Amino acid sequence: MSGAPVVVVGAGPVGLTAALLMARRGLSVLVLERQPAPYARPRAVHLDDEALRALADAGVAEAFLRASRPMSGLRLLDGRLRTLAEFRRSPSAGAHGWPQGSMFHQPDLEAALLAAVAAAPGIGLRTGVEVVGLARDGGVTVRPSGGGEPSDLPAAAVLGCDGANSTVRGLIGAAMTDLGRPDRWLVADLRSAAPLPVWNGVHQVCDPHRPATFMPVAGDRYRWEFRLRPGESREALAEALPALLAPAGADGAEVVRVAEYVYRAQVADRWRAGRVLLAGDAAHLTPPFIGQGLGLGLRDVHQLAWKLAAVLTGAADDRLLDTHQAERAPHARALVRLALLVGRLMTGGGVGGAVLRRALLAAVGRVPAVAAFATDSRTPPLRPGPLVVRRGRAGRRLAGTLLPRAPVAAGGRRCPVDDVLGHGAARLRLLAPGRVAVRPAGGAEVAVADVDGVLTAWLRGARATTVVVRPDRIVASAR
Ligand SMILES: O=C(O)CCc1cccc(O)c1
Repeated sequence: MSGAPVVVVGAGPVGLTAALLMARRGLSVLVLERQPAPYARPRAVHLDDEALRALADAGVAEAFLRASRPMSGLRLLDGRLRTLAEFRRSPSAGAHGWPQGSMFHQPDLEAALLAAVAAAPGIGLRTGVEVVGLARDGGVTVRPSGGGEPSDLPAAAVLGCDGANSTVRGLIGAAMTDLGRPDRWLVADLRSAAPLPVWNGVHQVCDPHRPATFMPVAGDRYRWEFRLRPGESREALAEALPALLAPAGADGAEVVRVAEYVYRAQVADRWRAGRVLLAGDAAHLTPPFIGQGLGLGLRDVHQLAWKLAAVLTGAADDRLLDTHQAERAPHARALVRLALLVGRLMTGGGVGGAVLRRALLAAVGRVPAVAAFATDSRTPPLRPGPLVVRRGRAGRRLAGTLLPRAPVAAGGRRCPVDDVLGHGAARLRLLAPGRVAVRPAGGAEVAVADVDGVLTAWLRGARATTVVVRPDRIVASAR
């Protein structure tokens, strides 16, 4: 490995998490951010417990949980705010020991990530620096501008985490492919000292005349979103806000921000050129209807950080990086399509739509990937490939899915199984009900007590006795 750092372009939550994950694996990292100061606008509001695994690996799960609020699920409502369907999330502990869904104020997460970055050895952060050019020459040379004295920066690799309007994406000649039509929405952030009379989850109003979303965020914060009609101006809708907020009892709340967003459903056609790679919104954009935008980006970098570390330390060759797009793009496309489906349930139907929607919901609920997401908040498994071997009955059930972050006891200490797995790959073997042997890569096998029986039930449910998990806790193979 050369002495050059990995350059992460973009200091949003995905870029900062990538930096922390790579620094934990011994890489030196330089984060370049075009904004001179943290961008204080809240965008993402929701994270599921699968994506939280990435923040945990980056060392910021505790800070995130302190600043966030468990949520209870997703409700589809009709135009009169009557419940059509409800998908419950456990606000206490799901399979990973955390609430299945959490709501948060994005600037709070960014503050936690920036504090962790400041405390981490091996990460530099330069703000007010825009990347204007990249040259690929064995490693990569990054041309910054706006950082005072312009000078080229050698990089071992570059990660474009620079958002929807990614410069890095343009510089590698990648383009976005549309999976659905863009839609204009008005987003209103509210604060209310007195709690508003709404359920502790996300509400999707399935009203073709005025599809809307509303939810409590964290603390005294709430968010409302309304689809703009063709030709309708943001100003006209903003003026109508008090009337639109009244049915849910929110018209007395303080509106602290109103912004127009175009919701896009897009995935990049190319995620990598040599050692320049895309992640997060630079690689995919999703409508927010299932709250998966940030989660997709965190999964990208959780899965990429160990691959990049393996390549840059010489443990693997560059072909490992081919698996980035091969694994992540189908997963991103599946979730973007699911978000589009919920969007269609919200906007389609017209008169008699509620009856149609109930029928459609029942039908789509029988699709396994939809049912797993709707009832258990699980995202689709990674597709088979060089790092996911779906062989045999157990392999077909478990490979590509996430290992539960089960509580175990080892040497009198109770901890999540992740703490025993270490940062590399590992093998888990069921010794007897309630007893599992864990062998971290390069380490000795240790027997742990599966204190709540979570691992035993998970393995037995798939008729598996042994699984190999990757450093990102995704099951590589099972038998
Ligand atoms: O599926 C879930 O549990 C979360 C759904 C969600 C979260 C945040 C925004 C949103 O529109 C939907």
